[in-house]
Amino acid sequence: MGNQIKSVGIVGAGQMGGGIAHVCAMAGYDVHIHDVSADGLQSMLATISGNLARQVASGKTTESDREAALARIALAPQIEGLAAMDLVIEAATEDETVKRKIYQQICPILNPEAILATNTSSLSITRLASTTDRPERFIGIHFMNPVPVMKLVELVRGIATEDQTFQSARSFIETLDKTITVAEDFPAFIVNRILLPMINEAIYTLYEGVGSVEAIDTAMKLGANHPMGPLQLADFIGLDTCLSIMQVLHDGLSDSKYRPCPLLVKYVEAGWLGRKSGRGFYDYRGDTPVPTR
Ligand SMILES: CC(=O)CC(=O)SCCNC(=O)CCNC(=O)[C@H](O)C(C)(C)COP(=O)(O)OP(=O)(O)OC[C@H]1O[C@@H](n2cnc3c(N)ncnc32)[C@H](O)[C@@H]1OP(=O)(O)O
Ligand SMILES: NC(=O)C1=CN([C@@H]2O[C@H](COP(=O)(O)OP(=O)(O)OC[C@H]3O[C@@H](n4cnc5c(N)ncnc54)[C@H](OP(=O)(O)O)[C@@H]3O)[C@@H](O)[C@H]2O)C=CC1
Repeated sequence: MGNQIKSVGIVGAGQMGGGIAHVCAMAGYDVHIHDVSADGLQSMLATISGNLARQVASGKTTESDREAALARIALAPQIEGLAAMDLVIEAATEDETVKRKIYQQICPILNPEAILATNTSSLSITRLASTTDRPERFIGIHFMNPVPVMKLVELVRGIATEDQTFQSARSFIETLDKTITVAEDFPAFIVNRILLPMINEAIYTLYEGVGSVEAIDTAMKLGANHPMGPLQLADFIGLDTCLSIMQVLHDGLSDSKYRPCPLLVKYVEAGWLGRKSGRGFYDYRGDTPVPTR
């Protein structure tokens, strides 16, 4: 167990919140997870159960460990259900207004010593911390998607983050068997500073008609050995999240090279957010994904 951390609260039961709950429960932590949507909480639990079953089938874990992990996850339809947690990881929508509201709700009910972390992909840790009652116990713990598979966690301190918070977060992540990279608090940190402009460029490549969805993804899978094509990966991350990250890079670094592709904006405006909404650069509503361009 990490330094004094025995229980983990998670806000946001989307793909990241669910993945974080999965790995924390498998590492032996008591996990309480809150989301605004009760249906979202239930479907997250079903997803974790299915992912754990796949891990049992492939011999990565046992059925009794799977059952024990599931029993450690408590659903909290009200945010008050997270009040006693030692560490709370906010993994809600990549929108600063949404995150600030969550901190306003949760800070008054948390123990003063509890650590508050964000899984933000891009937003300033220092600025988010300043909206809480505990900037010294606030930190960025940035997991990668899919959390149960990806080895990396970026650890990002804000200007006020205390050493003790940093060390506790570091020990906690090590218990999850993840590798830590420390990033400075700059827009989108390290992974997304490099990855998202590549994805945005793939969308420009599509927008300008250089290649079709299939051609671009095949080119990068077979020509650069990427496990997923960039448009497939954009759909996997979520096009709303990709757009938010590009906007943070564009605004935060004031450089036109980060201008979000208008086609990305259009897809998000259409509600075509990728896999999670059933349609993005591919249509996922049938048996196999079909390119939408
Ligand atoms: C936006 C941000 O802020 C930061 C980010 O996260 S950026 C995104 C970073 N992530 C990536 O770049 C992912 C790139 N893609 C990949 O690495 C791979 O395509 C992948 C790991 C997702 C799937 O790999 P694959 O070989 O095509 O598929 P598959 O063989 O089905 O899966 C491999 C393993 O991953 C597991 N897996 C796949 N998707 C999963 C998911 N969504 N959740 C949990 N486990 C998953 C499978 O169960 C399988 O596990 P076993 O070996 O135990 O059977
Ligand atoms: N997708 C990715 O690849 C990665 C994402 N991240 C970051 O993780 C965070 C979550 O992303 P991701 O899981 O993909 O997003 P999702 O859209 O899958 O999930 C976000 C969840 O947060 C919920 N939510 C929204 N507002 C609130 C609220 N006020 N209180 C509680 N829950 C709320 C949403 O509910 P509803 O749907 O009802 O609005 C949804 O269930 C973001 O900050 C993102 O940048 C980090 C690494 C990788």
